[in-house]
Amino acid sequence: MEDTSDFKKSFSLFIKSQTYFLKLIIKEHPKLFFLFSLLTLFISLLPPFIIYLNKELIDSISIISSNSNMLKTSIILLSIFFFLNYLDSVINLINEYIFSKISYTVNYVLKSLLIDKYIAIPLKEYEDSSFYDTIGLSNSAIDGNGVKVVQEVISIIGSMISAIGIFGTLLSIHWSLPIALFFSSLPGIIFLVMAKQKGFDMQREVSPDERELGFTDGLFVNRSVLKEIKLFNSGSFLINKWSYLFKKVRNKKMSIQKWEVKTQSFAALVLQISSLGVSIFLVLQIYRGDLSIGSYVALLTAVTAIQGIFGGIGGSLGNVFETAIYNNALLKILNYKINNTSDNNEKKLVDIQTICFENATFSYPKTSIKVLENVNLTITKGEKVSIVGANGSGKTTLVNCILGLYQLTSGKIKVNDIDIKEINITDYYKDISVIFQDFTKYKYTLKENINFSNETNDLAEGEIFESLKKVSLDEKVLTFKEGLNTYLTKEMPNGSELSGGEWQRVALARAVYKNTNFIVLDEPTAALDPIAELEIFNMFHNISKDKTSVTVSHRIGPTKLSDRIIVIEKGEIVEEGTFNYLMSTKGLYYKMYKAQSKWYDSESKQALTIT
Ligand SMILES: Nc1ncnc2c1ncn2[C@@H]1O[C@H](COP(=O)(O)OP(=O)(O)OP(=O)(O)O)[C@@H](O)[C@H]1O
Repeated sequence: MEDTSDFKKSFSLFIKSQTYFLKLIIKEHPKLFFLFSLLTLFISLLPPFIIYLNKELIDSISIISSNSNMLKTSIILLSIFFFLNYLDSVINLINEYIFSKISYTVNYVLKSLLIDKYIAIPLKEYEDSSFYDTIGLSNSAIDGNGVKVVQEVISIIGSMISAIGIFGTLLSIHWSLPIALFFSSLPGIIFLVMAKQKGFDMQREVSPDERELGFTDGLFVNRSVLKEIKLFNSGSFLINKWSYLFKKVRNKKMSIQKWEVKTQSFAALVLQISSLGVSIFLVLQIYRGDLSIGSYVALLTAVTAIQGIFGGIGGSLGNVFETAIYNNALLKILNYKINNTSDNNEKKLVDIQTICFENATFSYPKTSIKVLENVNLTITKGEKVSIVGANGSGKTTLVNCILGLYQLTSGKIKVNDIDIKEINITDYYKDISVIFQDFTKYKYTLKENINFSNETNDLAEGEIFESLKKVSLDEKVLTFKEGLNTYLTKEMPNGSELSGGEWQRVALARAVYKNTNFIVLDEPTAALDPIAELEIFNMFHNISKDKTSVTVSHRIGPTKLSDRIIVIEKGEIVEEGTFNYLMSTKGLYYKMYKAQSKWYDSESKQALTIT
């Protein structure tokens, strides 16, 4: 159960998120929002009026047989009664429509802002599992229509107006009626709100399991996973895992529902007991001759209406509270302050001349292991640098730090003698192309996979084709029905699938097309056959002839082409120099080179003995 300070904190966050949503709605749809509020106010005045009308109607019908004038009055009252009921439902429908329109716009704006933030937030945040919970909650705020909080609050205000009107009607009968009704409804409302809060807390506990279940669920519709399932016969393992997670999530969710059933049943009991009490009181009034039949019927309607309204307010408050928690998570992301790698930094870069690591040490967030330790390294314009080292030695991490994706734990990285933290990162990236080992294969067209831009004029298409030519994909493109507009997935009409090596070329073509002075390749040839590998290295060599390049590779042979080879072991630079120098010192690089060349050395008697 939340303590008072937690409740206060949630409440103040709720006010903040509520104000934010309200401002956004008013900014996007001022007129519609005004109309919505006006219509809500109008329909909130209807219930007391309908109750009063009902009383008059019943009273006139009850004397219709003794007074013929009452026939006309009854028909007029009946017509008004049904017209108002009709008006009530039509206005409710119109209000739903208006709010859907408002929701679409506001959710669009919010989602756009959220995506911008997801892109700008430093990668270190994505190392923290609780950040994924915040992301999940933020998405629920949009998918689950967090903006509805405003609708709910307005409907609560409308309900209060209705209730005051109905209370007025009750008060005209007896002063104790509205007070008794209010206090007997209140416990029910409190229980409903508590149930929602408890439900949310329980839901938060389910989140990590739900994520794993979602991931596992997705495996069964992924083509490459299905292939592995068949080959490794891992079907029953995955089904068991899925079944375990499904049951775990189901049990937790069922216990949430059980709690809700219990609390809501209790709330309903309180409401019904109060209803019974009020009804008995009314019957006694009739018994004493203090009430007419019409007043009795009207009052019963009022009692039911009031209970409905309070039940509704309770439900709405609960929803508001629940959705506000999602909205608070959304605001947390939207208000995230991007301090690092800012786009607004003044220090502009035109051309990368040097990248210099000074005593650079790095640990991934929430770990103490130094993945890079005391790295000192300068890469100068035009240089071709290769980074080699065993798996997990820190090569990709070094590249990520060069790219400013992670901040060092200590030490400095300077670009053209300026601290990387101070340079304008957008400018920096304009001068860099990167091909990661795990680059994204977008299920979009070939053209979109290469140019990442909405401007696709003829000139751009010509350049894209030239880039494809440089990576020897031009012939392949000519076989595509839709040419550059062919989707690189069979899931789309006329789409085509590419092999791993062809995708690698697409990634290379992206870099060629971007035509920057600085190129980074992280394990560029992992998916290639030996001939294609040689071809790609030659291609890359040609592409990067007049450029600065940093290549991370497990293939030692092609590093011969580099001006400088850097050997990393456990996060430290242990050797550095030209191919000839490193071979002459007979250190780690020499060992790695020999180990790989033995596979190809048919003369060697100990070809497979790695020393
Ligand atoms: N996001 C992360 N969080 C925590 N540790 C990480 C993360 N990414 C990598 N590491 C760890 O950092 C170390 C270096 O990883 P890195 O990917 O830089 O190695 P690498 O030399 O590129 O390896 P490979 O040759 O296998 O690609 C590894 O021990 C790895 O487990």
